[in-house]
Amino acid sequence: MNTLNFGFSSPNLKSKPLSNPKPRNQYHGIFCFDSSKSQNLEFGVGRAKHSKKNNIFRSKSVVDVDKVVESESSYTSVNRDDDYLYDAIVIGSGVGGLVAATQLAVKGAKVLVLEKYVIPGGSSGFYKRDGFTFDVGSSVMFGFSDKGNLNLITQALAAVGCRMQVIPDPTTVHFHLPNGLSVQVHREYKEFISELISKFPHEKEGILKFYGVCWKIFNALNSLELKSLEEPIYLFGQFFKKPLECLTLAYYLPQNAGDIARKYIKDPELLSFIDAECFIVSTVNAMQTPMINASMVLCDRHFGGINYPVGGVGEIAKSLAKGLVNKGSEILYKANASSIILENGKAVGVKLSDGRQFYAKTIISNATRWDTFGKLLKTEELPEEEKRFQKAYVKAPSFLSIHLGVKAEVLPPNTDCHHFVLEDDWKSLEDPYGSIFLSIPTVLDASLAPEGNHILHIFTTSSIEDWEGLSRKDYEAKKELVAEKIISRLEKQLFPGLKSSIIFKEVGTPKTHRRYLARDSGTYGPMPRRTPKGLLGMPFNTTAINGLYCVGDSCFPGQGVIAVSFSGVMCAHRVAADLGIEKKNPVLDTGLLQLLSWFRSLA
Ligand SMILES: NC(=O)c1ccc[n+]([C@@H]2O[C@H](COP(=O)([O-])OP(=O)(O)OC[C@H]3O[C@@H](n4cnc5c(N)ncnc54)[C@H](O)[C@@H]3O)[C@@H](O)[C@H]2O)c1
Ligand SMILES: CC(C)=CCC/C(C)=C/C=C/C(C)=C/C=C/C(C)=C/C=C/C=C(C)/C=C/C=C(C)/C=C/C=C(\C)CCC=C(C)C
Repeated sequence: MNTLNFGFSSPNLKSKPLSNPKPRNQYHGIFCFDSSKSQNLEFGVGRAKHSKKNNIFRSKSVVDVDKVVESESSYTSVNRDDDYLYDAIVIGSGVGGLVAATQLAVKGAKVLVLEKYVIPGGSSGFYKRDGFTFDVGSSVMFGFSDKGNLNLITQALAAVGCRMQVIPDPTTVHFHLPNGLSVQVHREYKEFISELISKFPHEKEGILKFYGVCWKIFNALNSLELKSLEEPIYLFGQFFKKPLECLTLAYYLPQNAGDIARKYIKDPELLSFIDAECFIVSTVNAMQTPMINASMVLCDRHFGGINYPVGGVGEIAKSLAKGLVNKGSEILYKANASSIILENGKAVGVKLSDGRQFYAKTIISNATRWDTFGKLLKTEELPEEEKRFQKAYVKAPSFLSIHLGVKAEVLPPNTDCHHFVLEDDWKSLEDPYGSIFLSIPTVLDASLAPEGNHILHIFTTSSIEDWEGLSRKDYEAKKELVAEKIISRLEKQLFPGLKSSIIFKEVGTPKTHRRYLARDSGTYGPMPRRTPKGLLGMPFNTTAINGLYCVGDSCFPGQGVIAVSFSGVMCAHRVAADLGIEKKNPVLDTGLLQLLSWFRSLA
């Protein structure tokens, strides 16, 4: 088991224990240091003034997420001419929102996170049933190692004084593919490449060249300090310090993995394998997967490796939320944002469905762009930039998820943690219910299930249209039927006796994901409508609305916990510059933002 250790550069941040820790709520495998008292010494810039007089909203946040208590708030007064209490309000506490919030908080901003649900994390949350702790979404964690510049989850936690124990996963994923093709993606790059070459010896050169380009891009990314690509002082500084690396990234920015693969590889089955490699992280084939994103995941799994947090993925969001509060900011649960308040065209506040209103200098939405511009903003006309985004990207389908508790004996010895199953026909890769994702996190962390049991988290793509217009009875019956088919496929392909070993089962549909994650149609994220120009068309964090920013998987660079962490870092940097906390140059800002908008129009 690995423990990530972070050294603190400032003596002020050194080992202050959590104030008044309660053993019942101890964070399993996580350590956070309360540095709120020392933060002003280090980050004492740009804070909003807080006097009783100018309090717009007073709130007491409760972060005891194990007990799940909602925050209490009491409305005092709204004096719109006074200073704002908050520098930023973040709508949503997905990892994207939490990273943006914590990054701002450590820079000295006062942030309020509004979360609709009762715990933080969104798709990276958790739920507990009958002694099992289930991850809501993905269990494959990139960016969670202790080396390089791309360990963004590790860095986000470290920024708020948290470190987590992680368990290295020896195999990122075990592919079970048509024609009996079985490939294990070993943590060690050499082992993985030898295995792949042993299956396609005639393509040895092509394999080495394709993955070689991935490494070139990954190494360029890993050499940069990652901040907002919408902030010119930083961006030009990086070009000055690392010209070759930046030019490499600029060159590959508009390219897709499928085109690069086809330059070097001819075997159709190997190209289909590359499609599957891309599909598991982008829900589209390689021809539609940006090369930078493909390189990021195809290499990080070997560079830093995939590491699972002790106690489950939900612990990441819990620690970020705790770190946020330790830094003097706030999080409010059961706070369902119904609209973004505009004043003279500027975003200045958020109204909740229960009528409460909160005001801040800037508003950041972690809801998807479809939800932000389709529901939260009540403007008549969709801004041009958003029209362009919606023309280039559609909502990826949602998914059907099955959480199972099973008897441990059903798994053969040395079963891998993550599996991807596509039995007969490569053409079914992207079809609804065509391929199956399976994670068994208890292979790595047995504490997530009662003794003698394992968790199987199974998911497959599915569209909301498939589940609408059904009576409750028909809906329940359809859930049973579809789940039964998926489980039978896994029983046949991987685990004989699976059905009779089940002791707990819960099935979620796209409607479940829409309801609990507040994502339009339960979408998994954006998906290019046709072949994209790599990442060129993806919007960053600023929007056409003054004072409004977006963060999360419908922003650059897209889906993935590490991707939304980067989105959070970029967003916090741009917002901090606009708040006057970070350096900014208004003339260069206007020039760069116009240039980027023009680039996007080419995509
Ligand atoms: N099965 C999976 O593996 C799976 C599924 C979906 C998404 N994902 C991944 O999850 C990540 C998404 O992260 P993210 O940060 O973009 O978002 P997220 O969807 O995880 O979190 C958004 C949060 O905002 C909250 N929210 C939305 N609308 C709100 C409103 N009106 N008022 C208050 N709160 C509101 C939601 O409750 C949620 O907690 C991506 O990595 C994506 O690829 C994984
Ligand atoms: C600005 C301009 C125009 C130019 C300039 C140039 C430059 C400098 C550039 C730069 C760039 C950059 C920095 C970029 C960056 C990027 C990044 C970081 C990216 C990232 C990405 C990531 C990703 C995409 C990830 C993803 C992941 C995912 C999604 C995952 C998932 C998972 C799952 C689903 C699981 C599976 C399971 C099984 C199999 C079971």
